Amino acid sequence: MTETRQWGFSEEELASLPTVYRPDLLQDQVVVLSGGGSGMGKAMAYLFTRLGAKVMICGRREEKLAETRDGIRRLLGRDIAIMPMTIRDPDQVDALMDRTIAEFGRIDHVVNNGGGQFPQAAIDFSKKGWNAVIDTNLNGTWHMMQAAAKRWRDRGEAGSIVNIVAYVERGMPQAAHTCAARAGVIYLSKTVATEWAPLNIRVNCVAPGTVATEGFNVYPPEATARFADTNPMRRMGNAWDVAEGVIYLVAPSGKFITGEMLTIDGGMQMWGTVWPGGVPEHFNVV
Ligand SMILES: CCCCCCC/C=C/C(=O)SCCNC(=O)CCNC(=O)[C@H](O)C(C)(C)COP(=O)(O)OP(=O)(O)OC[C@H]1O[C@@H](n2cnc3c(N)ncnc32)[C@H](O)[C@@H]1OP(=O)(O)O
Ligand SMILES: NC(=O)C1=CN([C@@H]2O[C@H](COP(=O)(O)OP(=O)(O)OC[C@H]3O[C@@H](n4cnc5c(N)ncnc54)[C@H](OP(=O)(O)O)[C@@H]3O)[C@@H](O)[C@H]2O)C=CC1
Repeated sequence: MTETRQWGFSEEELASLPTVYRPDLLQDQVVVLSGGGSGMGKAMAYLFTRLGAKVMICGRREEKLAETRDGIRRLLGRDIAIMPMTIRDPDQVDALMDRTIAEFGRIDHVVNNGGGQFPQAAIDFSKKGWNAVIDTNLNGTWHMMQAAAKRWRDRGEAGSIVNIVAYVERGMPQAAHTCAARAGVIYLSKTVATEWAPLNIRVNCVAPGTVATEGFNVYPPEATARFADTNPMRRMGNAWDVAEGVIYLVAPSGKFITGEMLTIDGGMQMWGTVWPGGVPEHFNVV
């Protein structure tokens, strides 16, 4: 078993996990999905495809995107589009949107899942580290949102956006950079949900708790060993839990929902604390 496999689903599992949704729910709908080469993004790519959607995934590393595409082709007999790029660069984001429209005719949904951070005490952040996390999670998400919204407005088309964030209301010790970025995305989303409602554009967020994906490889083992105990259910979520939540928001089930945040965390918002860098001595109490 590889280190990557340790945390996520296999391609075979993603192709066959049961879903509550009917197979033609999103027939011919077009979705642009960032971070589709791993973790939750890969699970979403499989689920959107299984529900009939046409899928464009992006991310920085082509080999990961190709793995998702090739798995979907092999196991589901469907083709998806891939585009290696960074969401930090607005020109590359414009190219992504334009290529999707050229290939599939339009865009219906954008899922901003690409992102990440590293665990560190805020007092020790380097300028480069702070900027990397803010630029990816806040600026990158915004570039994607604005680029899609402009095209929907100019083409007179409706659209929906789902931004993957995190639950920020109790702060995120050892992840202050991402907490700041995600809080920015949540309130940006609530703001443009109003501004863009007349354009028939819905904007929502999904806040996962500790969801077992290969993204966990960035955290030390002493931290991940506690991740199941950070919510009252005392287990981790999985990528399918989040993928099905995203579908609920983009599908007709979500047609009267905008400016909302769906928290999928086993109750962590009420009880439990994640220490992604390991528990400091001061807080190591029963
Ligand atoms: C949400 C946290 C609390 C809850 C945790 C439990 C829930 C889990 C949530 C998850 O999100 S799972 C994981 C999702 N995936 C990832 O986080 C992916 C891994 N992370 C990254 O790729 C990076 O952190 C990044 C910043 C998002 C990517 O940016 P970039 O590619 O530009 O970064 P780097 O070139 O690697 O680094 C730039 C800069 O950042 C500083 N830095 C990076 N890593 C660390 C580290 N481990 N410790 C301290 N500082 C770090 C550093 O200044 C880097 O510059 P250089 O020193 O390399 O010049
Ligand atoms: N797993 C969890 O418990 C939680 C995760 N989240 C967030 O959910 C999202 C998915 O995480 P998860 O699946 O767990 O982890 P992964 O690390 O597997 O997924 C992150 C994805 O984002 C892509 N990405 C990162 N930076 C960029 C960029 N600049 N441009 C385009 N794509 C980028 C990565 O691909 P590449 O490196 O090739 O670019 C990768 O596929 C992330 O935003 C994460 O922070 C939030 C709360 C909890």
